[in-house]
Amino acid sequence: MRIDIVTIFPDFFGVLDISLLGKARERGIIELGVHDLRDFTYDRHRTVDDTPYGGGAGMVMRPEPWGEALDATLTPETVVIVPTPAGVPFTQAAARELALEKHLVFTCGRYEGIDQRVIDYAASRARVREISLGDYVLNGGEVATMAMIEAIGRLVPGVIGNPESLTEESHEQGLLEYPSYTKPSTWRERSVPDVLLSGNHKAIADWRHEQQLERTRRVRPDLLPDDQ
Ligand SMILES: Nc1cc(-c2cccs2)n[nH]1
Repeated sequence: MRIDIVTIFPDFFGVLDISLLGKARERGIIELGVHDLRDFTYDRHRTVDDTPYGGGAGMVMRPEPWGEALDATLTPETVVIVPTPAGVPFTQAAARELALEKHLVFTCGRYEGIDQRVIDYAASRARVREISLGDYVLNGGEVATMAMIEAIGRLVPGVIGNPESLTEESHEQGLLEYPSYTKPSTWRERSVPDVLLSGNHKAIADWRHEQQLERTRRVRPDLLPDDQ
């Protein structure tokens, strides 16, 4: 998979050189390109935004630099991901789908937004997904992009050593994860549930599933199908 990011804060993504994704990049599983939107401007001040037509507070990102940035990155296989509070909520299912794509381009805009014609133009050349990280407002798309790259990147085949560990995570089967414990068996007068020390694998699996259901009912009843 190749990932390109267009942003006015390219240094923000330096952290992607380390950790899990750093290793995936070393192994050639994921290629990453970070592009400074200002490199696609030609005026002395490298201007990327301007006042909104129709008035109103804030600034809107100009279409010209974005058009050139898209020209430099888009391919027919690209999925353009536009982080925005006005997008479809990001989910584990979306991360799974996007992890199978060949090329993702993340367009990091300011909250006041990117000129709508850029999104419309991108949609004439590639698949575009306007995605929200949640119902709250960030100052720019960079934090949302970082979160999505982590959620997607870890699902790209070959990135995680033991793919089995992915199947029992929260939201993988639509449920929250069960509680986890490790040594010591008693800590500050709190002991690990006996079933986990029993060696009875079926009893352990049943207990963990029940814990998932109980936790999901308590914390995220909205995730439960009607019959659960
Ligand atoms: N979920 C979400 C995305 C955002 C963005 C703000 C600016 C660009 S993207 N805020 N909240």
